[in-house]
Amino acid sequence: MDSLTLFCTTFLLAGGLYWFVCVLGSAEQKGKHAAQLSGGSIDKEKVQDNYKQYWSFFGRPKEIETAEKVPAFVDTFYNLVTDIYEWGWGQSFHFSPSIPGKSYRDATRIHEEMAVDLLGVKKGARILDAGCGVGGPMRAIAAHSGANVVGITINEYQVNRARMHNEKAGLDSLCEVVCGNFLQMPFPDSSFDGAYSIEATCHAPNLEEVYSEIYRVLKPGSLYVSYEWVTTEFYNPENPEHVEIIHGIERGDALPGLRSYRDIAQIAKKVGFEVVKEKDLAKPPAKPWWTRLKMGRIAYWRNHILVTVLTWLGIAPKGVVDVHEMLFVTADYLTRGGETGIFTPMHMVLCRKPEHSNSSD
Ligand SMILES: C=C(CC[C@@H](C)[C@H]1CC[C@H]2C3=CC[C@H]4[C@H](C)[C@@H](O)CC[C@]4(C)[C@H]3CC[C@]12C)C(C)C
Ligand SMILES: C[S@@+](CC[C@H](N)C(=O)[O-])C[C@H]1O[C@@H](n2cnc3c(N)ncnc32)[C@H](O)[C@@H]1O
Repeated sequence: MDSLTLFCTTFLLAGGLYWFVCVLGSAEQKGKHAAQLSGGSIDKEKVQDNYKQYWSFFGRPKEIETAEKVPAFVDTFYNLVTDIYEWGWGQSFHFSPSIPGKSYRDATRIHEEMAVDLLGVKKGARILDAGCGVGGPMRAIAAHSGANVVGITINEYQVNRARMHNEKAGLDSLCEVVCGNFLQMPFPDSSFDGAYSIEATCHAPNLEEVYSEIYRVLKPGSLYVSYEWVTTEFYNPENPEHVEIIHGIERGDALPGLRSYRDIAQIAKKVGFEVVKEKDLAKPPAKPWWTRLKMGRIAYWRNHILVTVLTWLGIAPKGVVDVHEMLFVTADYLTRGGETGIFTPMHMVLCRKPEHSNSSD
């Protein structure tokens, strides 16, 4: 091979590799490249061990008896998955109905804006995002409404990512991020004009606890909206296929047991809320939320190769391959949950804290 051919071949191979890793391998909303995948706040050498601990805890979600350990394992889960989520999905860690003619990014933003529109808050209001992730929804909501959003997440790595994104987007004057547990929030009573949670309270071992905390920090008369992960009326606990799908979703998403859609309004009322509206946003005429997961299958294979090579080269920590594989399998369970109609990630409940609460509240 003469030197020109060697030069051209090397150039093409390097260019191809760069394209495969850096261009193809990053999320729609660029923020992460494959070469930057980490285990969040976990030391590189400890990622694999943490994955094993996670798996032995959440492997049998229905048998979790030590509810007080759940937030710590949810924290571990988000150390393990946050980079992969950002890389392969974007900065909003939730689903949304597909909208014909609109990109996934637009459909995601519309789903987020709907939450704050339901709250009916004005510019300058102070609202809470319970379980804010890296802040995709928070930024869309602050930009759309002009409200000041305070987000809380149990995961410190997400706090740092969210603050970095807020600054980069020029929204840090409207968006604040706090590290903490939404079951015991570091906020005074009656300090928010509204609150929302998007696909986050499903991680709480006891929904009543998180709803009462949100109730406590809301001003009387203000609204709370939540998009809940639940089993639907089509779920039959006697059907082994249904049970397998739901367990698959719980294991791969750090859920201490999915609730039934029937429980949500009941629990909201129990803590003192008035339920203003309740609706499964996945129901027709909404288009399927799971098509994005299905369409991504080829990309998942590419990602699998990338993650394997990067781990082998010592760039990504050992354990990232296992985490990626777990997500790959989970994507399939989620798709089956959507296709069978037994599961929805967007059971919406809109609640009001009454102006005058009962003395028993
Ligand atoms: C609300 C929660 C998270 C919901 C979704 C944001 C995530 C659920 C499953 C995740 C993914 C599955 C497959 C991954 C794929 C194998 C990888 O190559 C790229 C990232 C995925 C697409 C990843 C992205 C985020 C999810 C869709 C839960 C946790 C309550
Ligand atoms: C699936 S993510 C959704 C994030 C965000 N709502 C979004 O849509 O992008 C769930 C979020 O809930 C947070 N979370 C789970 N349990 C929590 C807890 N006990 N206290 C605070 N945050 C929690 C996680 O850290 C994560 O940020």
